[in-house]
Amino acid sequence: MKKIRVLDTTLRDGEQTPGISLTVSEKLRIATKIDEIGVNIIEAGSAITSSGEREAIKQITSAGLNAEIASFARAVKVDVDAALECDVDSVHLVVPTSDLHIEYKLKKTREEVLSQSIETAEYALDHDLIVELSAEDATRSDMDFLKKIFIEGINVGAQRICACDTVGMLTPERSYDFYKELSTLNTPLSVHCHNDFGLAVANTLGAMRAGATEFHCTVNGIGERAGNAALEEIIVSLDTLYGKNQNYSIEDNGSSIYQTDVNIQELYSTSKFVSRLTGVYLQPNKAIVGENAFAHESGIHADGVIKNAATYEPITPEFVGHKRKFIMGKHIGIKGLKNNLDEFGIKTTPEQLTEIFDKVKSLGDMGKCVTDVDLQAIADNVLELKREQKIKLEEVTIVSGNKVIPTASIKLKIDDKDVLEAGVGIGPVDAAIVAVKKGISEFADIELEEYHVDSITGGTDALIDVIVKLKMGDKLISARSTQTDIINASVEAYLSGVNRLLEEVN
Ligand SMILES: CC(=O)SCCNC(=O)CCNC(=O)[C@H](O)C(C)(C)COP(=O)(O)OP(=O)(O)OC[C@H]1O[C@@H](n2cnc3c(N)ncnc32)[C@H](O)[C@@H]1OP(=O)(O)O
Ligand SMILES: CC(=O)C(=O)O
Repeated sequence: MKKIRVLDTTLRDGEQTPGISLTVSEKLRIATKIDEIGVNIIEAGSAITSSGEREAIKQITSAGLNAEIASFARAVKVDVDAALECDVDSVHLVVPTSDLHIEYKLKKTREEVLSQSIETAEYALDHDLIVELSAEDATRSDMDFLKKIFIEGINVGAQRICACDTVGMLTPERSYDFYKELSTLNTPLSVHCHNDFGLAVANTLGAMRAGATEFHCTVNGIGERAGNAALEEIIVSLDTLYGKNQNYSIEDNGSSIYQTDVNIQELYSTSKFVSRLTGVYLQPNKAIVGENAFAHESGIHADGVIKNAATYEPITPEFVGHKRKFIMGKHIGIKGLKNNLDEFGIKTTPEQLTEIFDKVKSLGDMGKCVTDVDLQAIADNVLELKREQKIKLEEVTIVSGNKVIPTASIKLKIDDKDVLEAGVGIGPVDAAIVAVKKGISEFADIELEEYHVDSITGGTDALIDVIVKLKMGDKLISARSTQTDIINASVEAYLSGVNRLLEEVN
């Protein structure tokens, strides 16, 4: 079993994602979560960046976390001083090593860069910092010069070396050869890969096969441009694809020849947490943690999964804390449909099942996907069931504009009693949902997991399709409403989901 250390740079390289700027408390919350799942080193930021960044790093270093806390530093003393001010354990001391960077960016010679780097490394070591000496654009650097910088750094006491594939130029084969060469320096070796060609994870794995003992990554693969190597993808690949058992079967989860301290079952919740705090939503087909990673629509797949999940799932969703779903759309088969109806406790005759099946297929042909509430409404219709809705929307009024705080007042009929509530929010939709939540808070604790808006037609008079995913306890439901008014559509979608959730728990 080979021990691999994980340096998570969600709070440094991840925060360099265009559009992300985290507050001090958000950085602390992310650091705490990343620490909880067992990451060994947290690159908490770049202390020189700003006073807010230093405040965040200081709060992280004083939070009593288990992980080593690092700051990024350029090869200049002011950056090391800023890191020292934040009381970090280590610096990720970055030195550009390619001639391209040395000549055009730093406007220096190799010799100048070498002496500046070693002086800064010594300065950091003299101040009791652990030094991970890191070569920027290492993969486009002259190997002899790269090794020279590393050897001199090791000679003055740098504890670790790191080679960065800064613009994602490696292939898995080149990565193996490149890190193999650096592993001859017999010093703990880190790999830092970017995803410009979609190969960051593959290249990171290649490096570890070659002898790297630490990898840099970010949650969800966020980072500069196309991002960094994704924590969750590397962890699960190390565990599962490099498992001892060559004839992999679903029971083999956890039999890796590599060992990390990361708790695999927390990967999905960590991904959701980071996505929520950074505001970077994941593509649905993102490996391991995307919403479709364990979702099956096509009938042949759903049938296979129901019979034996390993047919179309390389790992179980529970392994990473995710959930399996069968999606209702154009490609469904009868067994997938029956599975979902069974889950909702809906019993049908074979004729009724066929009728529901045909209706879902024809909605699929019209380009629609069918939410949980849609499916239940179709089934109710076929089974001629009439359900009384516990909560009905009577009125919603919004005040919004460029000079007022968006405010909503709402009148609901709940079991024939009128309930009036008001709420304010970030925008008018938020205000309306805040008011609804207050109105139902006595008997329903609902979390809005997802909210999607689509405009079905082109202009400002478009039909608006709102799909929500709601959670109550461990029950999840999706619901939709299509109307010309975005507020009405949002409130109606929300209430139809809540009504169904309440029926399920009662
Ligand atoms: C590949 C990576 O992810 S690298 C990390 C990127 N992260 C960041 O840039 C952190 C956020 N950055 C910042 O807040 C600012 O850029 C600061 C505070 C670091 C510097 O700000 P400024 O002093 O205004 O400089 P500016 O950003 O315009 O230029 C960068 C300077 O650093 C120098 N530099 C860049 N990398 C290094 C390095 N590793 N070692 C030493 N000097 C470096 C550049 O040559 C340039 O120097 P110059 O002013 O003499 O031309
Ligand atoms: C240091 C760093 O983030 C890089 O070279 O990509």
